[in-house]
Amino acid sequence: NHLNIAIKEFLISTIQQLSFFQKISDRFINFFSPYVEINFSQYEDYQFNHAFSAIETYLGAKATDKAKHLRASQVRESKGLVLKRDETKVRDEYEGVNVWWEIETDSNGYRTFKLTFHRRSRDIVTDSYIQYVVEEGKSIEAKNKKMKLFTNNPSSQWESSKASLWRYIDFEHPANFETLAMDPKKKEEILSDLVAFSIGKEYYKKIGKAWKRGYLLYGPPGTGKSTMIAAMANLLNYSIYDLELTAIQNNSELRKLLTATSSKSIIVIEDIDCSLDLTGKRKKNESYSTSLRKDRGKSNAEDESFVTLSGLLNFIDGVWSACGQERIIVFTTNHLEKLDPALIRRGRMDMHIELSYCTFEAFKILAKNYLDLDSHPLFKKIESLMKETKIAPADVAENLMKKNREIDADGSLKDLIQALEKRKKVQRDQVDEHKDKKRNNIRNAFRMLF
Ligand SMILES: Nc1ncnc2c1ncn2[C@@H]1O[C@H](COP(=O)(O)OP(=O)(O)OP(=O)(O)O)[C@@H](O)[C@H]1O
Ligand SMILES: [Mg+2]
Repeated sequence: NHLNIAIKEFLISTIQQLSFFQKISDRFINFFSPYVEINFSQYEDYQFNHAFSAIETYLGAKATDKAKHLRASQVRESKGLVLKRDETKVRDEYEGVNVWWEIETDSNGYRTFKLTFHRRSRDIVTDSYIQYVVEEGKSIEAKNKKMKLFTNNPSSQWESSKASLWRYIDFEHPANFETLAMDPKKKEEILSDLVAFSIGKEYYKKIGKAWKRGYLLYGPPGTGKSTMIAAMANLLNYSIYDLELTAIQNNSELRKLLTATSSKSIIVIEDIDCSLDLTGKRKKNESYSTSLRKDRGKSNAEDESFVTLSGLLNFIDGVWSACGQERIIVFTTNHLEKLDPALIRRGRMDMHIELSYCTFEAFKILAKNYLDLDSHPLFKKIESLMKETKIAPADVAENLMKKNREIDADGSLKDLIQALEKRKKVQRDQVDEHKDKKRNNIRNAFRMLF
């Protein structure tokens, strides 16, 4: 066996130097040699060959210095993957079969991987080894992929260059599910849904459904909707496309943007109730949010916007389902009741996730994150206050943030209690005011009647 390889290598090195004999040498070897060769070129029929890049990643990962460590750990786990690298060839071993990889560059600069193995291992190589390499390479690619945050450019700027539909920056947000303050049971449910989706390729194929999933996040400001989206991206290693509907003119631009997204991505439309005139029920001058944070001047843009609910729905059901795979779409809103039922119908938005005011359970997660506390004498008081007061996790977090260099748990918790008590009073006054108003209205109505 070793002799065979040596002879073959000798033949290759001597004969290939004479490029005139190149063709003849291939035939010569193929005729006499017990070895089989498979080529993977960089381009197939003028299209980039994705298997090529996966193979390159796989071999690259094995051939770097890290491979030493990798090799050791692979052996320990007895997966039987041992790889040696000399100058031109990479030897790989898979289930006891030896294979050799070589790279060749043609005169145009296009590269080809040549895989050589013994005839008797043909089945194992073609049936499982190649698939293994490609999948391994793809998963390394996915792990190394830098996440990006895309935002759409205003369509008026699209003319200038083809690539400027979306612009992006590297996405580096520290949010994760562990630090997200919410009901642990609900969190678990969302997590397992996401994971099931991300590994569900075969399942979606089997049930004949496009490999996509929609989430609707709703709840008051500062309850963690945007944070959860970042946590989803970090969990799955997906990029985010933050779609600003008010920057586009019509449904066809919407289609262009969505078809230009890549797979393994989360497409986000924030504040869906403000971005579109979704219901048609809302009066033009109605102010739908008093909070300054929400006032993003959308009411004007909305009037000229020709992106319609039906356009969006058609897209989600139609073209969208047919093009690309492995995408998540997330809508967020502060006002679930304002959304058209057509938009939130099950099947379109697979999962509705409510992010609510801070509960004591959620508070405990924040206390752990911010103060490193599992329990504290003041927790009891906070628990009872939280039951009667609406406070967003963002506001709780603000009180728990350290104000100096040191973490001051007592001080922070006292600040929080103060904030809760203040809120409690305001909220009680609001309720009273509301009741007064109601009473007055009834009184006035009676006066008019009699
Ligand atoms: N559930 C939560 N767990 C942990 N931190 C939270 C949570 N909710 C809010 N926060 C903190 O508050 C900040 C604001 O939250 P976020 O932007 O996610 O709120 P939102 O629900 O998207 O609000 P809006 O409706 O105004 O967009 C975050 O940076 C985060 O630090
Ligand atoms: Mg948000």
